[in-house]
Amino acid sequence: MKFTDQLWTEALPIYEKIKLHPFNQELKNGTLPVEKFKFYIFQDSLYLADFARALATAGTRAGSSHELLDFLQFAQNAILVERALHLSYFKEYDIPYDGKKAPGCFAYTSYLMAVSAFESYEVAVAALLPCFWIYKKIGDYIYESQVSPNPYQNWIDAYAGEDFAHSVEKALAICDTLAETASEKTRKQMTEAYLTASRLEYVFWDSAYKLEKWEV
Ligand SMILES: Cc1ncc(CN)c(N)n1
Repeated sequence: MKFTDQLWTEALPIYEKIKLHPFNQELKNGTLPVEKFKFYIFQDSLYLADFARALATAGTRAGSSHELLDFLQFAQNAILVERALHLSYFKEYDIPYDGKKAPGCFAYTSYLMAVSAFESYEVAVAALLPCFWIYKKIGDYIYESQVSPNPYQNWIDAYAGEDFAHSVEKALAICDTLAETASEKTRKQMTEAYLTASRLEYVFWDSAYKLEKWEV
């Protein structure tokens, strides 16, 4: 069994909760209030900037220039492809460019940047994996069962699309290769990092659905 198959099994209860979260259910049904989608898009634009930083940082610690290039390409895609999608929504919904990270976004981006800088390369890769894999799975799930026409079609198409799938396959292969030669201790840390980032994926959607604000 591949290491990433084990990760998927361990984190399955978290994925199921993400899938059934009202944000994703309403996105699928095209009934998600625009206000919540706008909140999500703004927070996600902040997220993607830091996600790209975390990817580039992890890449500098890769064991080969081939993998360094993969990570730089992932970082470039996060900014040029995913944020371009956001920009179209910024225009369509007239989303203002001002605002701060909500607690959910703050927690997730801080975690990814800290792990990519201070944990081992293997653990950093495992922590970054849910950002690829869970989005791919959610994108496919929504694409297959969506109600059409759907106001969020471009978003759905982006994550269910082949280009994104290609990046996900690469990230999975890197993680599996690293796990093959990693010690048992490192594999445990990788699993823990994968689970933490998966939980933070849930937190991020939940934060958008609740239009989360700082309490104080
Ligand atoms: C919070 C979050 N996680 C993952 C992705 C997909 N890169 C995203 N756009 N936003």
